[in-house]
Amino acid sequence: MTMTQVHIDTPVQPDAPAPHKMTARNVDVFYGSKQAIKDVSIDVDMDRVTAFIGPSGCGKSTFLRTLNRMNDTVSSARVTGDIRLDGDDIYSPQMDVVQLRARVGMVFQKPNPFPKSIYENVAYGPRIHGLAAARGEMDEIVEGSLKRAGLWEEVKDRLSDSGTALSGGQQQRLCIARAIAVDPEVILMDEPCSALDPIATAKIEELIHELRGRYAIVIVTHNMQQAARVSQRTAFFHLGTLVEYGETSEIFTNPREVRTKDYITGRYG
Ligand SMILES: Nc1ncnc2c1ncn2[C@@H]1O[C@H](COP(=O)(O)OP(=O)(O)OP(=O)(O)O)[C@@H](O)[C@H]1O
Repeated sequence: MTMTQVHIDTPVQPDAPAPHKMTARNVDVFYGSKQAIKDVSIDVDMDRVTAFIGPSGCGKSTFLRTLNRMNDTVSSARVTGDIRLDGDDIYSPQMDVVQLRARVGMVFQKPNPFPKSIYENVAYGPRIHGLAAARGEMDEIVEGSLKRAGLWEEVKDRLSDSGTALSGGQQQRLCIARAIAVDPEVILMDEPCSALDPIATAKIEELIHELRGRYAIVIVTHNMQQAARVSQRTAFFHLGTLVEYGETSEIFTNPREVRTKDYITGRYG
């Protein structure tokens, strides 16, 4: 039998672009009659850390909170536009908000562990979502989450101590373990290091680095060095608008917009 050359018709695809985990289109947010976010459209990708930067009051936290409907908890807040997670409209009446917040977890500025044991802080979410059938399974989830949050070695011998007795940096890692425990797809971090000292901050930044790829991560930060260190994409907000969004290296070295350049060179903010 002679070998024939096989012609393959399918063109070779270049590496597929990163899938958009979340998309936001033409999003406006109002607090009463005051508009805090104006016509923002952005994509959040799975294998990237996205940083939101901009001067105080520009709407970074407000926009972040639209991504898992945390704004629902503010009675005056109203969100319009289209926000999707894996293509599903998160503001549709069919969306289960409890489920959404498990898929899109959040870590806040001030570490806020529950006044419960370290173990219970992590086990709480999996328990209400029915993720563990038996104690052994729960133990595995708790251990795995604490390991991924880089806290296991420090707490494994005192899981029944109160979460609030940990240091600030440990408490923040506990909050990250708590978010991870329900197996989220996206983690939103709202200035997660602003209450921490430089060593605790470095640990969280290292952790963000390790978690990248497993979760889509969005971080709000006032600290531009931090945005440059931890993110691959940066979005610059000003007065409720998204001025510029692109590769972090480009935003910091070659911004397209004058307002971005003025902000990153410290002219205002
Ligand atoms: N619950 C609220 N009720 C009314 N107005 C609000 C509320 N939360 C935020 N705002 C207003 O919305 C605008 C955007 O605030 P937001 O906190 O999102 O900005 P930010 O960029 O995250 O600021 P910072 O960096 O200071 O945290 C501000 O003018 C703020 O005063």
